Amino acid sequence: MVTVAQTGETIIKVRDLAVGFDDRLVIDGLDLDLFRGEILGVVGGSGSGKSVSLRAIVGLLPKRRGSIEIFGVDVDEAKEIERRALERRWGILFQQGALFSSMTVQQNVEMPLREHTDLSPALREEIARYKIALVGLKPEAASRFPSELSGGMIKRAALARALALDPEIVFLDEPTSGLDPISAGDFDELLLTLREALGLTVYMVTHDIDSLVRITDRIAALGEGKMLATGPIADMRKSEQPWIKTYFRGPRARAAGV
Ligand SMILES: Nc1ncnc2c1ncn2[C@@H]1O[C@H](COP(=O)(O)OP(=O)(O)OP(=O)(O)O)[C@@H](O)[C@H]1O
Repeated sequence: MVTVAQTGETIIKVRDLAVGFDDRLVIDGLDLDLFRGEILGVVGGSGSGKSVSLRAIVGLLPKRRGSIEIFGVDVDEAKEIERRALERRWGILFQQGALFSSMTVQQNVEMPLREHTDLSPALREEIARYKIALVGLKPEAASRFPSELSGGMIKRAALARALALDPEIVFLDEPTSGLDPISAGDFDELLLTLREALGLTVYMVTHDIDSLVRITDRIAALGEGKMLATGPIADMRKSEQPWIKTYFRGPRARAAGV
């Protein structure tokens, strides 16, 4: 369990969030806080709405009800220009990496810089090269296409792109899924290093219990469209909520040393 000197500053505050499709609410009354500097692990059964709530928080899905405050700004009240400024303060790593397959790693990492800044091509190139190195990829990886990379390299390249604009928060949707345990462990180490070096706050949706144990400060467990519980892993172990109990006291949790 990693401890971090938290400032206690809440940088994301979600209250009574409801998100749905057609006549069905997937999220119905979700409360969630993200504190500056922490690594928050968001867990929940398959289909519990982890990805949907992440997408709603960053404005990629509309909400039916509730409020979302990011860096003290209520996103409903933010003007377009404020929203654009907010969006520059986070980076997202989607499930599967979601790199553009027709672009090289270098071009993928330059994408957010091209969209959000007026930097010269030379400067964009330099920043992208720095980000590629920051995530532990060799310089040669820059000219490769996603199809030429291993799963671990794709995740790193996608992380480099998420870091392109020097965000304060990174949202990660199952960053270690599909990686072998060693690559997953290396990726976790990278996140810890980056949190330390860059002061990042990390919102990480994951099923990977090893990752939860290794790097999260706090866990948020979703279920039934709501927050079932939040707290450090020790609190999860004590919970009598059936899903949390099965997840954190089951054989995989024991194997992970919970
Ligand atoms: N675009 C969509 N249209 C309709 N239903 C959707 C859509 N996106 C997600 N859902 C539904 O919302 C529910 C929650 O999906 P979500 O992807 O958030 O689950 P999750 O907790 O991330 O699951 P997993 O761990 O399996 O990735 C699921 O029942 C899913 O079918």
